[in-house]
Amino acid sequence: MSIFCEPTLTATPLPIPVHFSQAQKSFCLKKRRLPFSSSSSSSPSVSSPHLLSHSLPPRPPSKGYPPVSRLFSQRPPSPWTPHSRSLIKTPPPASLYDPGRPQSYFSQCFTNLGLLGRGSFGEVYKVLSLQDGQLYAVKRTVQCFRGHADRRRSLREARNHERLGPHPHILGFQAAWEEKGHLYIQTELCCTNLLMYAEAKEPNLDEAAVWGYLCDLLLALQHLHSQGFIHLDIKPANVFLTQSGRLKLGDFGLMVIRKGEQIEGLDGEERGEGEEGQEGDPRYMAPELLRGEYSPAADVFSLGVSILELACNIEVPKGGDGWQELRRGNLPYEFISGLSADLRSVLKVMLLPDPMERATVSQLLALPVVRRQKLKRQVSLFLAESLLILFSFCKSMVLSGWGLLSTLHFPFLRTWMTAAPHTPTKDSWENDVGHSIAHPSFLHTDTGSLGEELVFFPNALGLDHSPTSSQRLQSKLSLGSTSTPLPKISTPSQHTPPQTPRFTHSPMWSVTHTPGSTRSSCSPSADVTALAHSMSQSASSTCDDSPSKDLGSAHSPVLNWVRPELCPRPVFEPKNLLSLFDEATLEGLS
Ligand SMILES: Nc1ncnc2c1ncn2[C@@H]1O[C@H](COP(=O)(O)OP(=O)(O)OP(=O)(O)O)[C@@H](O)[C@H]1O
Repeated sequence: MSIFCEPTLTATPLPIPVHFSQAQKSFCLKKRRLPFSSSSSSSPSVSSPHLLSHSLPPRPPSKGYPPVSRLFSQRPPSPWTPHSRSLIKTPPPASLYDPGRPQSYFSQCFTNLGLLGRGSFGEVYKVLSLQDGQLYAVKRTVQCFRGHADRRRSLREARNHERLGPHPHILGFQAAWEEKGHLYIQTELCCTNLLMYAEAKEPNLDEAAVWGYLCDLLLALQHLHSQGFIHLDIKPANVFLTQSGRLKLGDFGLMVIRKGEQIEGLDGEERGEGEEGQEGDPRYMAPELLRGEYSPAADVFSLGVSILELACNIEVPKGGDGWQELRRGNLPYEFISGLSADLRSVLKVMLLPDPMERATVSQLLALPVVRRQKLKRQVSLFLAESLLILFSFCKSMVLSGWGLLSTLHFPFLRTWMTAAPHTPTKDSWENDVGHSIAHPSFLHTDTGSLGEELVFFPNALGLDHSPTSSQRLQSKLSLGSTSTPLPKISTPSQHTPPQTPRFTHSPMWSVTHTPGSTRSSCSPSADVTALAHSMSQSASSTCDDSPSKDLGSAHSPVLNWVRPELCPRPVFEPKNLLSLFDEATLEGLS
């Protein structure tokens, strides 16, 4: 294909079609999820849970299932059924999960750390696995299955995800099971999704970051296509970020198998044969999908629209002239004029209307400019990930040293290391609950929810996630009730709730949240990113033709994220005077 010659790439003239001037009005700059100016203290910050639902993309109407009909008979609740090879092969030990107990598999095997977010059909929770002690995300379908077709479709998402196997740019699959009419999919835990991350970032163009996104997602698509799958729902909201800034493609709800592709162990039902295809988000949809033609080229088109959106910081239209023009291969010149010629050319070949002419993933990955950017990206990710490992190693060394010291019987050490007890104020507790109650997630949903198991996950608030804080929120808020959830009142024998909506304090990590400033910062990761940034700059300077290109800076999603497993939080339990007195007496005696 001639478009892949280097000279064409570097000097593509972009004509401005006259009729496009109208269509350009369909595109508009993105509204920021986060105001970055510290002066805007009155505007809601990212930490506000309300904002989350405000700026999520509109739900794609076509993805919906038919409304609940009275024609469906009430099915008896299904028992726990594993649906992934991993879980069938290695079921949980009997000591952990006892099917005879009234609690669900979910509550017996996991500690629910809170709601991460909600999609069209699923709620996603951050959980701690009691089996391996690792953190995961568990997505649970909100509605009970509405018939066999609905159930089959849901199960296909889980099984196809598992079939993809591990890949550095595909969201890691862990397990899937069904219980009481809901499907649960346990996956790797990420920091956030690319849409939310990009909206929270400062709006200036960071082309190096965009090249990084493109390279990661091309690699993800290469893997997916090589396995015979087509994703059909590529968009920034379905891409997740790890702490190091690595992108992982997720949400395989619409994924299909390429026509004629033979996949081992897959029958007609599992292939979805004879079922109506579902449409993805219209904003990213390739034009040929409207004609019912689907091929891997559709994913390339959707990736092209996603990259256009991220690079130009625009809201891509979901209909109208702008939508049509984009599907005719006319890119909004007003917005792309600021991009480099290389990026414009790559976008152009990704967004060609004819799927036969459109560049394939392998062709794109073979482009010299993409190869160069891929190398830089790999160096940058390697550095960021190595530094994160180093930090967590140092942290564990410090903690184990600290633990060792605390076992030594030196009274003076005990004095240093014991935190002063404090009695928190009452309003701090109410503040925390106030946040939670205000969150729309805690309002009633029409179907069963995790109810008692649910906690609000205050990561975006920079609030403390320590067990005490979590326990305070845990089980106090029920999704299954229309009444405003209320905090459980501590009995006098329990300790007084801790102070203030607390921010995290730890030897190595600090999360700050100042009113008015909407950024939280997690120091080590910020350091890691800064360091990776400067190192990648120097590492890549040899192959980089543009000094402004740097992959490190924009790639840290860590600013608004705290991973409790990486953030040790000493829990300072309030003590009563009597116990303090007892301790002092004991110390005196020893
Ligand atoms: N593995 C994960 N790690 C961290 N956050 C996640 C993970 N999976 C999902 N989330 C978050 O949970 C929220 C809802 O997830 P998701 O959009 O995948 O649900 P969904 O029902 O598939 O949505 P839709 O069908 O509308 O795409 C999002 O805010 C997303 O960022």
